[in-house]
Amino acid sequence: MAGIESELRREQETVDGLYGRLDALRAQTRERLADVRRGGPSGSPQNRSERDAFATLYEDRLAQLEAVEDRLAFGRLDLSDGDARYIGRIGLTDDEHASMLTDWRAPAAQAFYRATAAQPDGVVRRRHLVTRGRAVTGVEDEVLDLDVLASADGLDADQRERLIGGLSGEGALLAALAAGRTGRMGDIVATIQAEQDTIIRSDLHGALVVQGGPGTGKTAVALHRAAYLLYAHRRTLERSGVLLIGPSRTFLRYIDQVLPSLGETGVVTTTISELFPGVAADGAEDEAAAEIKGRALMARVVERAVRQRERVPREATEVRIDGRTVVVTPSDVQSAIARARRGHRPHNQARVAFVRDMLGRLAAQYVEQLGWEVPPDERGEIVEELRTTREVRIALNLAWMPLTPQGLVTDLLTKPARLAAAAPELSRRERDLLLRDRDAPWTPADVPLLDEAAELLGEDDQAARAQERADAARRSAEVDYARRVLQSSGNDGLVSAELLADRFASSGPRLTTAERAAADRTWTYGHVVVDEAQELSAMAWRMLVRRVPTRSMTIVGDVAQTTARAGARRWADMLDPVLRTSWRLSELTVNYRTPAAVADAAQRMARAARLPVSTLTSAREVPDALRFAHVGPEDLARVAADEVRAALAVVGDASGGGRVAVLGTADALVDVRAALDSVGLTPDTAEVRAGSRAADLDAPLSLLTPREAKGLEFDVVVLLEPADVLAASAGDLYVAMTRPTRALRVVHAAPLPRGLDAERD
Ligand SMILES: Nc1ncnc2c1ncn2[C@@H]1O[C@H](COP(=O)(O)OP(=O)(O)OP(=O)(O)O)[C@@H](O)[C@H]1O
Repeated sequence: MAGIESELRREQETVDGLYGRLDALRAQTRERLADVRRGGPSGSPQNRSERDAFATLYEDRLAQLEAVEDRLAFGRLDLSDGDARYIGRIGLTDDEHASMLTDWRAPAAQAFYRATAAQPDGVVRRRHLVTRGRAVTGVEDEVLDLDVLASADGLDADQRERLIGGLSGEGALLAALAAGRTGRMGDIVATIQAEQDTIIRSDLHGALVVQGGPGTGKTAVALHRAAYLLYAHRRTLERSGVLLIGPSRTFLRYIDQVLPSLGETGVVTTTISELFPGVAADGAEDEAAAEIKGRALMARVVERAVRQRERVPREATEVRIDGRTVVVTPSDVQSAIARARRGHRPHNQARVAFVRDMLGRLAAQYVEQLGWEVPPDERGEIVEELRTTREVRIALNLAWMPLTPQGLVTDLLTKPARLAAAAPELSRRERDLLLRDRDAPWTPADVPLLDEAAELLGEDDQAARAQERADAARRSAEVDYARRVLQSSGNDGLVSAELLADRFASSGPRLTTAERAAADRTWTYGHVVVDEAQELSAMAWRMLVRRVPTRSMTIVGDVAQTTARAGARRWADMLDPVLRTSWRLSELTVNYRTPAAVADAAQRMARAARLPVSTLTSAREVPDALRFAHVGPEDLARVAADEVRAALAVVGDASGGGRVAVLGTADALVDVRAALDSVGLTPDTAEVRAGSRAADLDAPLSLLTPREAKGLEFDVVVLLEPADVLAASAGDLYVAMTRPTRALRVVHAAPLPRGLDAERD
């Protein structure tokens, strides 16, 4: 006993030292920030933008140092050479640059996650530090090399027995898994498991697909991998940025604390619906229409729609200018179109060549009528006059219209004749499903169509290209300058010269890489992470891949949980067309979320429904995790409300954790909401603010459809009428059943779906 206490005391001293260092760094950064701010708004514009850039730098650093407060240090490795290495959220060094704390992402920390007794990797003992606030409340040891440990100096018999007795490394993991849920995802940095670590540290290059059943940590792994890549490849990624795509805003809110707690704030997180700058795609859509819009074939449809706006008129158009007549003939237009297309440039850019060509032809007609030789500068004036003549402009526009993506897609989806011409592969019924009103809002499935159109249309970029050349020259001078500033200010290493130059250069509101990337459709990211990737359509994949020409991606998902009709049933079907052979597959096989009995039942149901389920073993059993209540239809809502009340009474814990969800079809939820009202659990009381459709993650109770609950988790789930959920989609039921961390309560009047029917009380 005394041994443990003195051990804890020793660890406390070390941890105190680490927090002391953290506090000192915070104070130092605050001081530097204050210094910079004291400079005030005076000085040359150059000085001001430098000051702003450094202020941002210190603000970011301070935010990072603040974010790592909780469990700053969580591990210790005792090495065979007698050294001890502490593992934590960030790296810390003392004044002499000696390492005090090793960043969990550093190569030197890898053994913390990977070493085993069979392959100790130079590690004698792995220790998990259990902390509350800044206090060390426990340690949990795994001895990996008994021989070395037994012969180690300074261990008395007591200590040896205690260490050897504490062989299990599962305590910290199981404690993390059993903790009450707060409605926000937490990081798993202290308990990453070896199969997860291998994925997190996998090579940056190419696309890595992580397939895993529900609760295997795919989201957690994807986020930790983003943090790892930003650490290991900071130079490559800090300027190009990392993009994370999630299935919904609610989901993004659910995970939004994880990366900051890992010291990373620069990742652009968004959904497919928000990926086209300037378009808020919040319109609701029929699933069948969304499925059609998601088909790969729509790329050809959009391409045809563009081509059909480059067209030869049936008749010639005569235009009178200064008493002379020029004629826009079908044959001239035809050959000008053919020549303009030869350059293989986007529509709006190729249009410049088309117009130039046509004006040349018309000018030639005009000159011929003059009957004398015209000097080149006068010829230019003639071309200019033709260009500004209204009738000429109309005739040329009719042949080759400048287009915006929004205009093109709106026309395609609102004009039956245009859609029929562009999409002959679709049946009449399918086309009718796509047609909508001109003023209907954009839907998520429209976004990839807009992006496809934008790609084919391009911008009229003559001015833009000249600007680009000028910018490139200025840029290299700026980077040189930033490098010199960094060296002379002693901040070398804190940030790259390129990034600092970006910040110097940005005038007006200072934009981070993430902000600039999010506002620019043509931005190409250094890495893209996609969560719930099984839901993306073929068209969405085309859009995403455009944003990462290197194909450096982390794609996580579960093809058994697919609910979107346009989503993936097999990874190869979806990914081969866009990634060819440049993707590799990893699998996660351990379910950390759901109690074994619940996970097993969900798997049986999914197999019976012929979903492509992955093999899954569950990390823990929880007593009484699965119960069924078979009731009459009139009692369904009331019994569900009783279950909710019982669940709320048991889940709350002292830390504010504990979340309950009612999952079912939208209709079933309406009834339950009324029943909850009648037993005093009204949505508006302080005790229970039942989640709205936009899922109030902080509410102790949420009422959601399975799709809204996708990717989320709750302590207890009350599942209403599984047969109705199954009727919508087996993937929906599989998702719904695998949300709880402690218990699933199934309330049903109809017979249970296959796979569950043997379970009923
Ligand atoms: N190594 C780990 N240590 C502690 N907790 C873990 C670990 N791995 C996963 N978890 C926890 O398990 C739960 C499920 O993880 P996560 O949400 O990442 O799974 P998922 O595979 O994305 O699930 P789904 O497919 O259902 O969305 C989370 O609470 C997560 O924190």
